[in-house]
Amino acid sequence: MSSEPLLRIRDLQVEAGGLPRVHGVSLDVGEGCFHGLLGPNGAGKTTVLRVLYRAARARAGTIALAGRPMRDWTPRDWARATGALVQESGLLSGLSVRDVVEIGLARSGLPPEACAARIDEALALVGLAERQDQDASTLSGGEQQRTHMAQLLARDPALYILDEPTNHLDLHYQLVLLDEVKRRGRTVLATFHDLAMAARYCDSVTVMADGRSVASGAPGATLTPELLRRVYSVEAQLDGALLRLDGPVRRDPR
Ligand SMILES: Nc1ncnc2c1ncn2[C@@H]1O[C@H](COP(=O)(O)OP(=O)(O)OP(=O)(O)O)[C@@H](O)[C@H]1O
Repeated sequence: MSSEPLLRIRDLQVEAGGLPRVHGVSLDVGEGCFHGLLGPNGAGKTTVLRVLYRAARARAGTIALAGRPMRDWTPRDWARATGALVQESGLLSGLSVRDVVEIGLARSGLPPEACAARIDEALALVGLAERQDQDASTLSGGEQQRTHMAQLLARDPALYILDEPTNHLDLHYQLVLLDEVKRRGRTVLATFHDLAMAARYCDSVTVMADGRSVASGAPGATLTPELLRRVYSVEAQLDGALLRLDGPVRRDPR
């Protein structure tokens, strides 16, 4: 692992809907590391990721990938080096499952046989090889998520940006797909609500609340009962990748 992180974010500030939503977040993700971006609803996790996949612009701060500031990357090169699994991505009606996966390789420069092999492998990984000709818009929510994941796995970018990757997935595919991402040893920045899954996969985490980073480090050392009470308002304890949930912290009625 090199000493220079693959992804470096410094003092990131982002506005959304005309208001500041991210107020100076910094984090590093080392090459080959799986980093979790955690925090309760509305903490600003997706807003950070949206800047990384160029759906939003930073108001201030710096982002560097492989030591190069984001502003120095052409959009095309940035899109080649990164790949995002986003929430509410939807699928275009009229495209087959295979088409969706293939579109991800459109500008890869790979020869057709290599593209076909990658698509076959990705479809097999997500369990949709036999349904590759089905109209993608007719898939269930979990099957659509698996199709998007297949597109990403076929592309296999240097940086995976995953917004709630376990969304809609049954337990089997949560494990199969994240095991595969982990096995590849790629650099990952992923949001999770499931803290047990975060503890299972993440080498390190950043916990956000109200648009700020409030803690970071190894999952076991970071997700302490005190932090879970303060940030998530739950009485809970993480033991390895097991989360014992005792209940919500009682809040006074307003
Ligand atoms: N376009 C927008 N217009 C108004 N408010 C927005 C907009 N985008 C984000 N916000 C607000 O910014 C805050 C952070 O949103 P964000 O989606 O980043 O949170 P999150 O941590 O990903 O939450 P969740 O876990 O619920 O997905 C929220 O309060 C959200 O309502």
